[in-house]
Amino acid sequence: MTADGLRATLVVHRPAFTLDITLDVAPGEVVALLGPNGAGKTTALRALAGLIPMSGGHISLDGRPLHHLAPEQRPIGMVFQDYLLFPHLSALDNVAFGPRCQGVSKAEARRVAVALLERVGLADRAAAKPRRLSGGQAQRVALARALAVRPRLMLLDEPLAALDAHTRLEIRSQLRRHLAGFDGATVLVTHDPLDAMVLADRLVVIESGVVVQQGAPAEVARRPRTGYVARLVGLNLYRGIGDGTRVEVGELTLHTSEQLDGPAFVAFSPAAVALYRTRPDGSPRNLWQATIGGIERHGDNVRVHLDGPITAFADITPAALADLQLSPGQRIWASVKATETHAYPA
Ligand SMILES: Nc1ncnc2c1ncn2[C@@H]1O[C@H](COP(=O)(O)OP(=O)(O)OP(=O)(O)O)[C@@H](O)[C@H]1O
Repeated sequence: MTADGLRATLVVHRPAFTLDITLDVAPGEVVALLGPNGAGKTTALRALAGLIPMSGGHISLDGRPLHHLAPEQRPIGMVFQDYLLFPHLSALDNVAFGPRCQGVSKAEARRVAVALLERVGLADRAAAKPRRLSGGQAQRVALARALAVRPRLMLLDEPLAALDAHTRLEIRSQLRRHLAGFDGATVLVTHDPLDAMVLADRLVVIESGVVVQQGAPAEVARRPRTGYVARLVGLNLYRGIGDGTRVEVGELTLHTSEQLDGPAFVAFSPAAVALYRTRPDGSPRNLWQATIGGIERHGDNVRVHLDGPITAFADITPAALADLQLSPGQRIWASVKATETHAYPA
């Protein structure tokens, strides 16, 4: 058996949608599938699990073809958002269920389940029924149950979505530890950029059924290539034509510190945008007039939506908002330093 992880091309045709992606995940690697609603993330996971038929493509796991196998024959562990623990079985029996189905003896399945519950810190809850477990505990039982079948591929669909913010923080770091100890391939679907950044070694971004960007989380965050990814990581993003240290974005010329010729992206943080009621003295090189499209709270700061030659977000402090006396519809000057921008090939 070659330990080469997951190699898949998934093709699924729906009446108004086609998924067509290639997904390779090395043993021990955690890949997060990210994408807007309806992008095809769940469809991809379900195709991998064999829960929906594929119109084309192939799936192999550690060198063995998988796509003709029934779901229960695939060496796959699944953790879904709503856990789907059997309500009438104890935590222990939920975890022992998979090994029993694989023909493992009752005593051995129990031994495996006890060890796994211990590993996720729930040895003392072994006898509890799911309704007596907290959301975080149920999530850990679901993980133990998925690991119990000794999978070579782990599929997690929004595993933390049902948890409150505090539990989520704790379970996220525990899940990271457990996934780090798992030597198979892992595919995780999430809406939450933080889950993706913390849990994944690599991000694969899907939009409208195709892969639009992939890479290490830091690389994707630094160099977004679509508007969705830019919003996800909280950057303003533009596509233009580079000419030395200038990038023409529509009618606006943005000055950057990097040299670039030809199709280019320019990205900058909303926090790098300064706002002025009147044209500032000593005019910064990237200066434009904008109209305020909206103002909203953003964490401890205020996010100002700017319309104009480019659409942008500016994050300012509540004190600055009071000083500037901003209101929607108002005309304003906006600037960003060349050194605060980041340009890269498009
Ligand atoms: N059973 C189905 N029959 C027909 N079309 C479907 C079915 N399930 C999903 N779709 C369509 O397939 C596309 C992808 O859906 P999918 O649930 O995979 O997206 P997603 O990225 O997981 O979205 P979300 O983040 O909202 O869960 C959507 O356009 C959806 O309407």
